[in-house]
Amino acid sequence: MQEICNSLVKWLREKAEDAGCNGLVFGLSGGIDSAVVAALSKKAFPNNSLGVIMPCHSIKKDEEHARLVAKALDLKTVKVNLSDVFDKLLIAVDDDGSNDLATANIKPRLRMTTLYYFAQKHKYLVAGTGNKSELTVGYFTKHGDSGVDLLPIASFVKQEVRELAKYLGIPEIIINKPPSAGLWENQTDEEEMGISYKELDNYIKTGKADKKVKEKVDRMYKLSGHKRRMPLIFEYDK
Ligand SMILES: Nc1ncnc2c1ncn2[C@@H]1O[C@H](COP(=O)(O)OP(=O)(O)OC[C@H]2O[C@@H]([n+]3cccc(C(=O)O)c3)[C@H](O)[C@@H]2O)[C@@H](O)[C@H]1O
Ligand SMILES: Nc1ncnc2c1ncn2[C@@H]1O[C@H](COP(=O)(O)OP(=O)(O)OP(=O)(O)O)[C@@H](O)[C@H]1O
Repeated sequence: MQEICNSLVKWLREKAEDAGCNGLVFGLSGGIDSAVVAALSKKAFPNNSLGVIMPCHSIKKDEEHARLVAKALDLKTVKVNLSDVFDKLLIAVDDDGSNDLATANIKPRLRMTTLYYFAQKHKYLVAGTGNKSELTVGYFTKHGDSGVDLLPIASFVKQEVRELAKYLGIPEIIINKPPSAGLWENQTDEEEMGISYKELDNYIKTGKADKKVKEKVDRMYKLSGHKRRMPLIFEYDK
């Protein structure tokens, strides 16, 4: 674990240096993925790591957990409350509430905009928190939480992220809570995806799973391919 963390820290420093940047900024949600990214960032850039806490009609517990992580890591944070901006945007687009996902996906896209403000201001890169399990099935918002400069934990499935979290001293309460995108009340990743992380991780790591799980993951992987690629480009040949 020590070797993996050392390589990750080295990689973060190299990538920031290549980009002419001094540090990293990331959304600190109170969940395990951003806690691990925060811990790695703090190791790579002890004085240039910024966790942004961005409630957007979020439950109070999330912020409490984000602050718990920040305290454990002695991490600098800033809070930007996006609830009013979100409400105003819904009015501006005249949201009729007919498509819950279209509405909910505004939240990660507002967070992405906020992170790029701080990135440019401080000459930091935006670190994403996506892991291999989520990326495989497309469980992220296009140009929202996936709108980032680098993805340090994208090679690790959720279970491996848990192991990294234990090694990095992330508080137990964060490691053990059910993963949630927090886009609506009582949302959990596993319920929305319709598969457990255990099944998903096992399939990714071994290629083995129940027929139903295999079919489901394969379908989700295929359907979400556009999220892992550059936008479609019209090739014009003169
Ligand atoms: N074939 C295609 N080629 C090119 N573009 C295509 C496309 N199909 C759809 N699109 C575009 O993609 C859009 C749909 O994608 P997207 O906007 O992402 O929307 P969608 O995948 O429907 O929703 C995002 C999912 O990720 C979950 N999520 C979000 C944020 C964080 C986390 C987390 O746990 O970390 C999870 C969320 O709960 C939801 O299930 C369409 O509106 C369209 O613009
Ligand atoms: N309230 C929030 N404040 C700051 N950043 C947030 C917030 N909610 C989400 N994010 C950012 O968006 C990323 C995607 O988080 P989300 O809560 O949707 O699920 P996740 O992939 O399980 O991540 P995590 O385990 O870090 O919560 C987070 O890791 C974080 O960087």
